[in-house]
Amino acid sequence: MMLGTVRRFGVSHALRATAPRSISARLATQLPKWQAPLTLSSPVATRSLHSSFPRLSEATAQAIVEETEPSQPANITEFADLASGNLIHNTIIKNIIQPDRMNLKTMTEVQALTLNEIVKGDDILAQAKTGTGKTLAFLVPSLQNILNDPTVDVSKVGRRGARTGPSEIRALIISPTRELAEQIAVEARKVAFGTGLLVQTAVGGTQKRAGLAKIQQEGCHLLIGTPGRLKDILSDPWTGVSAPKLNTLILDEADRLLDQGFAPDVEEIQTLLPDPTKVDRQTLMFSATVPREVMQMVRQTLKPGFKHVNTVREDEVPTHHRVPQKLVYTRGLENGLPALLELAQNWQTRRDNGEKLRPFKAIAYFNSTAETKISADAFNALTRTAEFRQSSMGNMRMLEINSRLTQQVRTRSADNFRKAREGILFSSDVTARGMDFPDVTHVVQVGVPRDRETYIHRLGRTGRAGKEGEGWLFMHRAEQDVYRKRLGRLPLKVDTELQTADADLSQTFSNDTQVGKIVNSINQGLAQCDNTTKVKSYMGQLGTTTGNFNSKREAIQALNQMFTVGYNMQTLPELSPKLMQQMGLNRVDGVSMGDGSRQRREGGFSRGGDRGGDRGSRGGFSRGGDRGGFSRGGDRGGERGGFSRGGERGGFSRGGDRGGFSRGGDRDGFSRGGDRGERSGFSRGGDRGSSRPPRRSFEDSFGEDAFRF
Ligand SMILES: Nc1ncnc2c1ncn2[C@@H]1O[C@H](COP(=O)(O)OP(=O)(O)OP(=O)(O)O)[C@@H](O)[C@H]1O
Repeated sequence: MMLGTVRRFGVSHALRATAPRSISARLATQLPKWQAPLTLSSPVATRSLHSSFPRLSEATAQAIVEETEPSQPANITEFADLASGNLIHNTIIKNIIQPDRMNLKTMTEVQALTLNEIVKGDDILAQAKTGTGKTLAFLVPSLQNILNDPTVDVSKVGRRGARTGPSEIRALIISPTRELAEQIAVEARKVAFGTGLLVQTAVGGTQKRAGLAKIQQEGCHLLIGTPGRLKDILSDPWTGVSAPKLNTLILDEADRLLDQGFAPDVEEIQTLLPDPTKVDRQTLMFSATVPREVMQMVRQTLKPGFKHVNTVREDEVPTHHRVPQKLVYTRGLENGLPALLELAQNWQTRRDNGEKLRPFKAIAYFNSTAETKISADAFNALTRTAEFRQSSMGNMRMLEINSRLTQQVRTRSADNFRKAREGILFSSDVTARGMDFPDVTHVVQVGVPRDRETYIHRLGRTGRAGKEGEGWLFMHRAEQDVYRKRLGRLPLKVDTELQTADADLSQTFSNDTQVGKIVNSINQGLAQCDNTTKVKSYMGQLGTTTGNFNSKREAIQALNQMFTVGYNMQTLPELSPKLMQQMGLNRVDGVSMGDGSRQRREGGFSRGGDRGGDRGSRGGFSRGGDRGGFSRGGDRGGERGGFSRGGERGGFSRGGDRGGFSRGGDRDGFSRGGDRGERSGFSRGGDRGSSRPPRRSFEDSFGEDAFRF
C-alpha cells in the first residue's frame, strides 16, 4: 500500500494544521473567486454550533459547544498538492485534476476544511452552501480511508476467479433520493477509477435482484443507497450483503435524513451495522442546511467532540449572493403557468435581441405531484403547436419528474434534462436536494414551499459551482403570512415584470397582445390535458393551498377559480364528508361534497371536457364574467358561491379511480403546509403495512421516497 496510515490505522497527518485565523486569511486568497471567502474579521473558518445557531437556547448551545472543538483548517487548497505527504492516493488526484477526467484544480472551501479532519477519522458535521462541492468533500477522503485500511486488498479486484465479497463494505453513503444516490455513485466511480475500489448502489425502484447480483458478483467497498432499499438489503440475511467491517457512515443531506420521515429507517440501518464500540466507525454528515430541530439527532448520532465545519457565515443568508431572488405576486393560482411561460419567453427574446444570456434552462417546482403533471402536460402540448416550434422557444424540452413516475421514466427525465441545452423540468421535490444539473439558469418555485430548507435547496439547483442563476417565487397574495413565517430572512425582491401574473384570466384575451398570446397558449395547452388530470391537480393542491392560505375559505375560492377559470372545468370535484371533516372544510363555502360517483358517472369528472377541448382553437376563451366567480352551475347553491354540495351522501370511497386520497398521485398535496403534523388522519395508506407507526400524515413527493424504494 502506497500510503501511510491515518488515525484509525495509525498515520501522521500530512496536512499541516495552522492557527484558524491565519488559515482563514490564506483560504481567502487562494480559493477560486466564486467561493465567497471568509474574511479576517470572521471568527474562524470552522465554527462552533454556538456561533452558527444563535437561535439555540443558551443552555443547549453551551452543551453543544462543549462537545465540539474548532476544527483545524488545512493549508492546502490545490488538489495537486495533496500528493505531497502522500495524503491522497496519486490515482485519485490524477482522476480529479486531469483535463480529460474531472479537470478540477482548486479545492472549494468546504473541501479544504474537511479533508484533513475526515482523513484523521473525526466525526464531522459539515455545512456549506448548495453547489459548493460537498460531494467530493466526503468522497475523496472516504475513498482514501478505504485505501488506507490494511485489511482491504484491492489487488484482488478484477482478477479472474478472485473477487471482493459482498461483505467487504467499508463505507456506506445514505442519500434521501434515488437520483442523488446514483449521481453520487457516478462521481465516486470517477474518483475511484483505477484504484481497484468498488462502488455499488442500492436504490429503490430498480430491480432489487439485479442490483444484488452485481454486489454479490463484483463485491463492494463503498455502497451508496436510499434508506428503504439499504435497510431491506442489509436486514435480509439471504442477500449475503453485510457490512461487518464498516468504518465510515455518511449521511448526505443529513438534515433531511434525520427528520421524522427518514429518521426511523436511518436508525434501523445503524442497528444493522457493526457495534461502533467494537468496530470503530466514523460518521460524516453534510448538508447546506442544518435547522436547529435536527441538532438533537445530530448529537445523538455523532461522537462527542465531533467537528462542526460551517462555511456559511453567521451574518450571511444561506443562499448565494450572485443568485438574485425575485418574488412575484400572482392574482390567482391559475396565473402561475402563464407567468412561467412569460418568463421563458422574455428571456429568449432578450437572447434573440443580442443579450449574452445562456439558453433558458429552468426547473419549476410545484408543491404537489399532480401539479407537476398537469403543468408538464400543458407545456408539452404547447410545444406541439407550429407557432411554438417556430418561436425562439422552439428547441425547449419540457420534462417532468416526480415520485409517481416509474423509476425508468424518472431516470430518463433526469438524464434528458442534464443533456438539454434549454428547457423546463417540471419537478416535485425529488430533485430539490443535491441534484447537479448543469447550466440551470432559473429556478421557479410555484407556491410557498413547505419550509425554509426546501426553498434553499430548490434554489440551489442554480448558481452552482460559481455560475450565475436566478430564483423566482410565484405566490398568491394570500400566502404572504405563511411566506414570512416559513421562509424567514431571505433576500427576495418583489418583481412586477411579468404581466400575466396579475392578469384577470376570467377575461377573454385577443392574440394581439403579448399577455393575450401567452394566456391563450396556456389555455390551449391546458385544453389538451384530460379531465382526470385536472381533478387530480385540484385534489393535490387542496392540502397545500389550505395549508398556505390564512383562511380555508380563501384557499377553496382560489382553488375553485383555478379549476373553473384556469382549467376551464364546469363541475367542481366532490370531496367526501370524511375528507372534508379531516381537513376542517365542513363549514367552508365553496366545497363540493359528494362520494365521487358523479365524477365517475360522467366519465372524466366534468362536463367541461368538450368546452375545454375546443377552447384553444378559439384562440382564447370567454369566461362569462356574468356568471359571478367560479361557479358554472349557477343553479347549484348560488348563495354559497355557486358550488354544489351533494348532501350527506355517505362516505367517500377511498379507492375509486383516484386510488384513494392516501396514496394517489395527488396525495402529496396534503403533506405540506405548516400543519403537516396535524393531518394524521391522512395516513400513508395501507400498502406500507399497518405495523409502521404513523410518522407523518401525507408524504409529499419527496418524503414519499422513503417508502417507495
Ligand atoms: N473544487 C472544485 N472546483 C470546481 N468545481 C467543483 C469542485 N468541486 C466540485 N465541483 C463541481 O461543483 C458542482 C457542485 O458540486 P456538488 O454537487 O458536490 O455540490 P454540493 O455542495 O453537494 O451541493 P448541494 O448542497 O446542492 O448538494 C459539481 O458540478 C461539481 O463537479
